[in-house]
Amino acid sequence: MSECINAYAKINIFFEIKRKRSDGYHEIDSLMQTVSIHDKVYIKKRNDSRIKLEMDKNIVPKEKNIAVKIIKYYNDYFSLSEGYDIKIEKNIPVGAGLGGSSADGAAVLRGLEKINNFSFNDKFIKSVSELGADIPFLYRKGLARVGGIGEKIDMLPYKFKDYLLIGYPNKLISSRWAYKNSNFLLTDKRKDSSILLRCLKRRDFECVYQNLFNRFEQLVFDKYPQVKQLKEDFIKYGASAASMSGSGSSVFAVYDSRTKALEAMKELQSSWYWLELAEFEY
Ligand SMILES: C[C@@](CO)(OP(=O)(O)O)[C@H](O)COP(=O)(O)OP(=O)(O)OC[C@H]1O[C@@H](n2ccc(N)nc2=O)[C@H](O)[C@@H]1O
Ligand SMILES: Nc1ncnc2c1ncn2[C@@H]1O[C@H](COP(=O)(O)OP(=O)(O)O)[C@@H](O)[C@H]1O
Repeated sequence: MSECINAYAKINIFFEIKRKRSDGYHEIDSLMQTVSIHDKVYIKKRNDSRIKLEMDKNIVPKEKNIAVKIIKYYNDYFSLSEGYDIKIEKNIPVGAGLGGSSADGAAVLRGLEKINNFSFNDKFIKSVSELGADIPFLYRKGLARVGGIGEKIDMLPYKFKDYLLIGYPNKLISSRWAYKNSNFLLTDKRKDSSILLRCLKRRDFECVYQNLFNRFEQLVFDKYPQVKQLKEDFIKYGASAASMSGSGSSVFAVYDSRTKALEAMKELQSSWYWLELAEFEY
C-alpha cells in the first residue's frame, strides 16, 4: 500500500548561533514553527531492495536527495535491505530557509513508520540530524525551542492564530555558506530565545512579534538587498511583523487578519517571484 505524507515547511521565529563546534557544525538557539506550505511525499514498499525516486522538479539528483539518503541510513542503522518507491511533489521553494529537504526527510520517516507499523525511538530521530539538521523538529511539527545542531527539541504548547505571507525572492542560499560566513556576526552580543519564551508564557503574541530575530539577516541583506526589500514591502503593506527564515532567502510576514494578508498579497504579487498565503500548522 502507498502512503501519502504532507511534508510541512518551517519558519524560524527566533534564530541565534551559540557557538561553532570542533566538527564545524554550529550550536543554535531557535524557535521553530511548522507552516501550512507543504510538499507531498508518496512512499510504497517494494518486493526487492531497490530505491526508486520520482520528483517533479528535477532539481536534486537521486543520490543527493534526502529521501533516498534517509532510506539508506535506515537500512544501515537497522541492518535491513528494504526497497521503496518514493514520489515527491515539490511545492516548498528549494534553498529558501523553509527546511524543504528536511521536511521531505521527516515525511519519509513518518511513511516508514506507517508502512511498517512501528515508531522510531528518540535516539534514532536525534541521530538523523546528521543528514538534515531540521529533521528532528520537522518529524514532530508544531512549535518548539530547538537546540544543539537541531537535535534537541522542547515542544511548546502555544498556538499562533494569525495569518502568514511567505515570500521567496528566487535566491537559492545554501545553509553551509551562511554558517561559514557567520563567524564575524558572532562578535555581537548573543541574543537568547528566553525573551520570546517569556512572551509566549503570557500568551502575549504581540510581544513575540516585536522580538522576532534572525542572526543571518544582516549577512543575507548585505549580499542580497532584495531580501531586505521584501521584508520592507511586507511591513509597508500592513504586516504586524516580518523576518527572514533560516538562512534565507525567504521572508515571512505576520498579519492579524486573512483579509489584510490577501490585500498585501494582491499588491505585492506582481513584484515578487513567489508569494504564498499560509497558516501556522500544528
Ligand atoms: C539554518 C537552518 C535553521 O533552521 O535552516 P535552513 O536555512 O537550512 O532552512 C538550519 O540550521 C540548517 O539546517 P539544514 O539545512 O538541515 O542543514 P544541513 O543540510 O544539515 O547542513 C548543511 C551545512 O550547514 C552547516 N550547519 C548546519 C546546521 C548547523 N546547526 N550548523 C552548521 O554549521 C554544516 O556546514 C552543514 O554541512
Ligand atoms: N527532497 C529535497 N528537496 C529539496 N532539496 C533537497 C532535497 N534533497 C536534498 N536537497 C538539497 O538540499 C539543499 C537545501 O534545500 P532546502 O532544504 O530546500 O533549503 P534550506 O536548507 O534553505 O531550507 C538543496 O540545495 C538541495 O541540494
